[in-house]
Amino acid sequence: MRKTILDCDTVTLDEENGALVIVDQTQLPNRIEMLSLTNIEDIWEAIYLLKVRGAPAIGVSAAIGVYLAMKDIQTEDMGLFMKRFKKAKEYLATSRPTAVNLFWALDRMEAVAYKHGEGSVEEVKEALHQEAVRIREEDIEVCRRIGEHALSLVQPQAGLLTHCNAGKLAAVKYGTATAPMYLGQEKGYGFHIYVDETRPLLQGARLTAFELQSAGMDVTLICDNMVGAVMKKGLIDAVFVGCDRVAANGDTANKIGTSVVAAVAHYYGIPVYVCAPTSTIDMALSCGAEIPIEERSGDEITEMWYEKRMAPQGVKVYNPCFDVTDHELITGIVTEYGVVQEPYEESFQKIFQKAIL
Ligand SMILES: CSC[C@@H](O)[C@@H](O)C(=O)COP(=O)(O)O
Repeated sequence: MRKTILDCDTVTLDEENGALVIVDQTQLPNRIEMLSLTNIEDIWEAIYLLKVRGAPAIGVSAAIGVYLAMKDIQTEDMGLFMKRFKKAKEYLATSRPTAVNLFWALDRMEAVAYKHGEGSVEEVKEALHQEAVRIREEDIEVCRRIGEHALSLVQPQAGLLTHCNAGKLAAVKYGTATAPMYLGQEKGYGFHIYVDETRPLLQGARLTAFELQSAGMDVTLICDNMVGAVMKKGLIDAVFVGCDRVAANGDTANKIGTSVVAAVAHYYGIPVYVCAPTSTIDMALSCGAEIPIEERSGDEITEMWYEKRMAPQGVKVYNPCFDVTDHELITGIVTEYGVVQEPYEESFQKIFQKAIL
């Protein structure tokens, strides 16, 4: 049988060949091409170029990447090993700035390295290996739990809208915003799912519509500027989106355009749920204004996707990759520990407490 995108692991560790294996998302939906990356420069570039993208998948890739960078270092000198580790970690951390999962995963890897620092270099390598595998495995369970909590918020025949791709292609399995859709399907629900195309890189059209359609769901693709029209028509009962970083007050950075969707939904009284693994919550930042927002090349707007240039030569272009949705526009943040609502900072403290217990 022909391989579908659902049969492919978004991101995995090939133990035998010492490689990070990803689906090249820049080729979707036209071609399913797996990439096997063995060196840190290629892994950095795959993250930077969005061959692998989406906050959880970036975190998992970085964890595997830093392990692969260290696994063949031949030294008994722990000081030297840790120096090389720091260098690899810092390098991968420069690949993208907004998704906090990148830094969270690298910090977890570093903590493990230090924890085993009294042992041999080989022991540290094995601990890094185990931690990278654990980070990947945990993502499956975390997304599934997000899906269960999110599913309790909607009716079986609901009209749902999502923006960008917070799907299986952005994580290991289930995705975050799509987790209730996959779990609903397992239960025989008949959601009607509207997907924003998500300019400029079309993650909604190329990735979300592709994976949900491949799963046999009822998917309708719309241009970003049609959101108001479908909401006004009463087609949308709830919005589910993912996120790249949530500040302590609940302000949330996600793909550019999310704040517009949330503002229009607010106007029409439609609930907006942000699906966020706790790894995406950054308690060090008090509000959304402190979240670093990636700016990408203007070519993504003026030159990509069509044969011809799509704008006049020399025009000024502003291309922020993410925007911040103010917490007032968010009905609830769905974590693996449950649905969190205002006051966010207090509620986050409680779930982090739960996480420790
Ligand atoms: C579960 S993924 C959540 C977010 O990372 C996703 O919605 C998003 O904005 C991805 O942006 P991208 O630039 O494609 O990495």
